[in-house]
Amino acid sequence: MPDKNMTSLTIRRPDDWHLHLRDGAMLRAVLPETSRHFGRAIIMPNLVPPVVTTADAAAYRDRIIGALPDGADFTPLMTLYLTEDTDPADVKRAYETGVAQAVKLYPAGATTNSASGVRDFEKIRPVLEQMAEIGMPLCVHGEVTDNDIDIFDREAVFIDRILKPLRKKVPDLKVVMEHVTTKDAVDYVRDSHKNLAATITTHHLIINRNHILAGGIKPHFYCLPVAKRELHRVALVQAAISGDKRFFLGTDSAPHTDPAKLQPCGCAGIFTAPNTMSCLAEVFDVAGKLTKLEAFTSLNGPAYYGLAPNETTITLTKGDPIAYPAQITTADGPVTVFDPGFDLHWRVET
Ligand SMILES: NC(=O)N[C@@H](CC(=O)O)C(=O)O
Ligand SMILES: [Zn+2]
Ligand SMILES: [Zn+2]
Repeated sequence: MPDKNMTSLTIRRPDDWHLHLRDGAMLRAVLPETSRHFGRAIIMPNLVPPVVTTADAAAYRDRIIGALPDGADFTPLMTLYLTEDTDPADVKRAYETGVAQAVKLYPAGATTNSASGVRDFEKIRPVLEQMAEIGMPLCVHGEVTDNDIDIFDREAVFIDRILKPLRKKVPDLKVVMEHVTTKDAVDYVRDSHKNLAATITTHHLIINRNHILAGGIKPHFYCLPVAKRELHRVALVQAAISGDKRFFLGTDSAPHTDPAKLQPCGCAGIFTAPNTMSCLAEVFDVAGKLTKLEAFTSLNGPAYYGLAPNETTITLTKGDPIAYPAQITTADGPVTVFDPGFDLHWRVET
């Protein structure tokens, strides 16, 4: 039941443990939408070309810091894009010099700009063993890419075919299953004893596959992994509001211009950075679990990554429905902001 009495909530400044900032004009346009509310974010490396080496990550980090608005209180946490040729020594260097906090595993062909990802998982064993030794987390896009596997089953099949054997071979590897979309993934994380956590996006707490396909196709609800049945969405909400330390926010805010999304073969990705905190507060409020919002957005993520929570706070207040732009403009074209389909009553005070 909604907590009708609660109209103000102060929490530690949140972090986003899965974010796409892109580069150039797009980076400059979308970065302020995140730095306004978030203290840190794990920055995804799927640029073209990808962010593979320590040097690539350091250069990208400099470009992000250079694009920050004046006075912003935001730290990008960088990731390396894992390829079959990634050098374990370079990964170690990135972690130990503080240039990168994690490595990102894309199965080749699974999602946007994943062509340089992994085909043969045996080839990355030495890197994973090195990471296990130094305690560096592996962020995983958990979907198989086989044409004969139904797209709605690709996450569950990935867990059985790839993730379970991989974690058995390298049990000390710290893994984050990114943007989980299924009850199967939630159960798998809950059943694990250590070294496994999951990020959950804002949009997967709100939409199911009907939102994409019923009553006309909605490209702005299309992302990967694709939203599943309602029972899976409910399992994700239960995990997010539970306070369980193994689940935390990774928005997967993934901007694409409208022309790139609205075409016969449209891009996957939902842009949620501008209204994510308001959407989440609404979801937690409706569930009567506002008191668990801070764990999900601000405490569980840093704890898993071995970092302290942010020192500063943000305050959300409840009132009349808030206004937010339907799109933001970028020099590359307009980018549509996620529309949850209901009013948002929680405003982040600035
Ligand atoms: N989530 C998405 O649908 N798209 C992401 C890639 C990803 O996170 O898989 C993107 O980079 O656009
Ligand atoms: Zn992904
Ligand atoms: Zn992503």
